[in-house]
Amino acid sequence: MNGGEETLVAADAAELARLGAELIARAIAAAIDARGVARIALSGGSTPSEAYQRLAALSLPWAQTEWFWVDERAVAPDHPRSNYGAARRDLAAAPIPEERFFRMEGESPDLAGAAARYERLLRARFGVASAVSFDVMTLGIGDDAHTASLFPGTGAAGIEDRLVAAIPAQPDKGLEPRLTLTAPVIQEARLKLLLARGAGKRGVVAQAKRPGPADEVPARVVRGGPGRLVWLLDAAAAQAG
Ligand SMILES: O=C1O[C@H](COP(=O)(O)O)[C@@H](O)[C@H](O)[C@H]1O
Repeated sequence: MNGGEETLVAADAAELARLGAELIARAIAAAIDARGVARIALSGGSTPSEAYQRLAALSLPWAQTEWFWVDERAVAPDHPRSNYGAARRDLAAAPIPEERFFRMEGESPDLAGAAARYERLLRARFGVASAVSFDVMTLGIGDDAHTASLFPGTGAAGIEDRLVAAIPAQPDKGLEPRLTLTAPVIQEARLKLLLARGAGKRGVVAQAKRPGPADEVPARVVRGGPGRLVWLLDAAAAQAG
């Protein structure tokens, strides 16, 4: 069953951040009410940063939250390009206990091994007999229509036999190797919150909303599965092209 899909259009970047923080906070509170814990998976990139900062300023039962990552670059956690490092800085104001953060090991010389370890960690945290259903997952969309680290033309959007995958480098695009959650776990999230802003994202957002091969437009994977999907766009990204 599909949990439905809606598009929210924010007037500008500040409103997008405010709405993003509000939606994440509501999903956290609902999960804690229902299950005593909220499990959140975070994407990196520039778009969600302000929403994370605003979220961190809110008063929430932080000790009942657990934080995971949607994808990671093959860098150390203190590297400026680390998705983990960026989100930790954005969330710094929230009193989240250190042991509640579960990062991907982007610095590992064996990324396939790191992917397998992260998958085991997810299965252990969610319970081996349960589905890995994040309460809220933030997602972005790249100028090439990638989401998480599922890049077009690589077959990564079609991976279904693992929850976490190691993605090889793409030297022609200047991209280092990555770790990423795969389509099945993205689709399983209770709330998938896809944030996009700026006119540069207009075309890829429109493509992702149209059915078609996910290998060409990997962000199409967000539309499948049981979870609720919210496209949170600023006015520039939302405009019909
Ligand atoms: O490389 C990445 O890019 C996407 C989109 O980032 P943005 O800067 O355009 O917001 C992001 O969702 C992903 O987590 C990240 O690794």
